[in-house]
Amino acid sequence: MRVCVIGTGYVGLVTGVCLAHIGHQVVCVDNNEEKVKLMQSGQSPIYEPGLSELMTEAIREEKISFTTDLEAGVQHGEILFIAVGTPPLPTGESDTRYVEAVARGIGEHLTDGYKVIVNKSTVPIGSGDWVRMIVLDGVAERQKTLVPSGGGTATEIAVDFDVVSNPEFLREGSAIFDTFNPDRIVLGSNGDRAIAMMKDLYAPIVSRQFSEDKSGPTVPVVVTDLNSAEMVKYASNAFLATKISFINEVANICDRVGADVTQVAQGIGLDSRIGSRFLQAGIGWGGSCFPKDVLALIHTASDYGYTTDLLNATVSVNKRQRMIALEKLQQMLKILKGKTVGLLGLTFKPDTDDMRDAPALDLIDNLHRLGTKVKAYDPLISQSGMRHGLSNVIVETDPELLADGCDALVLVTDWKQFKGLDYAKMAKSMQNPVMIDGRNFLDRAALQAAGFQYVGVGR
Ligand SMILES: NC(=O)C1=CN([C@@H]2O[C@H](COP(=O)(O)OP(=O)(O)OC[C@H]3O[C@@H](n4cnc5c(N)ncnc54)[C@H](O)[C@@H]3O)[C@@H](O)[C@H]2O)C=CC1
Ligand SMILES: O=C(O)[C@H]1O[C@H](OP(=O)(O)OP(=O)(O)OC[C@H]2O[C@@H](n3ccc(=O)[nH]c3=O)[C@H](O)[C@@H]2O)[C@H](O)[C@@H](O)[C@@H]1O
Repeated sequence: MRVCVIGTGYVGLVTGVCLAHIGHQVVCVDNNEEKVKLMQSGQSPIYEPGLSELMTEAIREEKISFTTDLEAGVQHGEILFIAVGTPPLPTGESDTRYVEAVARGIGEHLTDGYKVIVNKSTVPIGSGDWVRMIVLDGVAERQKTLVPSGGGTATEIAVDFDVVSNPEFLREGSAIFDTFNPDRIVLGSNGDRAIAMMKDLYAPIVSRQFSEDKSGPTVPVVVTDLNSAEMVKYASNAFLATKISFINEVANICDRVGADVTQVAQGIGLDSRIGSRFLQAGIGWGGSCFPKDVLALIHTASDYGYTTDLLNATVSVNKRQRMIALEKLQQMLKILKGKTVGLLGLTFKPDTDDMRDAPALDLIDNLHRLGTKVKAYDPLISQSGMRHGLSNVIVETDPELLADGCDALVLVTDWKQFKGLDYAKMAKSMQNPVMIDGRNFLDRAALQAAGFQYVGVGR
């Protein structure tokens, strides 16, 4: 099928490349010229495991192309994906101006023939109908520009389209795997024709042709109305964030009563009603989605006069949790002024270069506020030259240089490389070999044998 994906960030580029890989003809549109030039030269502007390889293959097979020309994209696609960002406004509300600009642009360029406009961006509930309205506004704008040469009124532009909400559930760092191995595909629309086209589009994924387990059961396709599909997205992220805040609260109680949250998580996770995933206690959740999506749902509820007691607690537990590493440093070092702390990891989770709302950024701010010198090492950020939000942080190029002279290390991101470091050598070069393991990721006994005082979260 002919597909256009508008917005080539973590979601749009992965979606475009994966759809090209399963055989569709994809045009990706982005209004960032620099990004488009980079992609046209075969390079991915973001790091995501496996993405570059699939992108190179799709370009070679002429299944994908990149452009800044929205009109060309709209003309090409039978299915048009909107995958631009919806960042939070200071009020917590989702900023939908990029979605609006794209929807209007689509309207200004819609041609004859039926099209499906798909909202893949995470958008406030009710956005499906709103996008339809904005697209029609775009069509009306174009209509105004049409003046027949002989005067009179121009023929009415005829457009035929449906809007579908197709929320995305991929995780950064495993986005390609998640796209080919989804737990479900959610399609919200008021039009049967649009749903049928979306089912055709995803058929190779639904039948597990590209899954790791090709003999697994077909992927469930959940068909809903527009509002419910949009709500599924927010409710999923809010539930997962709540699950993490829950285990973090349990971890804080464990710390006080002398239990080990990693053992507790194993004990409760084996109950199939609870499930073992997303029970990893630590320094709190971050990233570009959980924080903004939970706040956006709280904001939507408040528009209706509803107070979200549980979600408010999810957020406040996380706010406190983001201070946990600092509290533990204070317990171990007492005075932080004049001390040097090294951070192992900066990104909000491993296998991504994404620093949006990363817990490391809060920790850095608080350490600076208390007069501490901050050094850091991150497998991707150290090499990339990206220093946004990292002024006054000494970014080292290897973990041993990081440890040298530090009063404590904090493991901020659970990069798997951090399991195999030469901790004995690192401990020897430190002023004070303290390890705050913010992700309960390292082996306490091994660290102690290497000479560290080891402090986990809730254990
Ligand atoms: N990052 C993630 O893991 C996930 C994100 N989402 C949602 O997907 C949406 C996109 O998120 P990301 O990919 O992270 O965003 P991003 O910020 O990485 O990418 C957005 C892209 O849209 C482009 N763009 C902005 N305005 C444009 C316009 N008028 N025309 C063409 N391109 C335009 C930007 O240049 C950028 O390349 C958001 O709503 C997000 O909540 C959903 C699931 C996962
Ligand atoms: O809407 C989105 O953008 C995406 O948000 C999350 O994906 P992502 O933010 O990429 O990463 P996660 O693996 O969910 O981790 C989010 C945060 O929670 C933390 N986390 C995760 C799991 C856990 O057990 N404990 C924990 O503290 C991570 O360290 C990270 O800071 C969801 O998992 C995806 O399904 C969703 O599509």
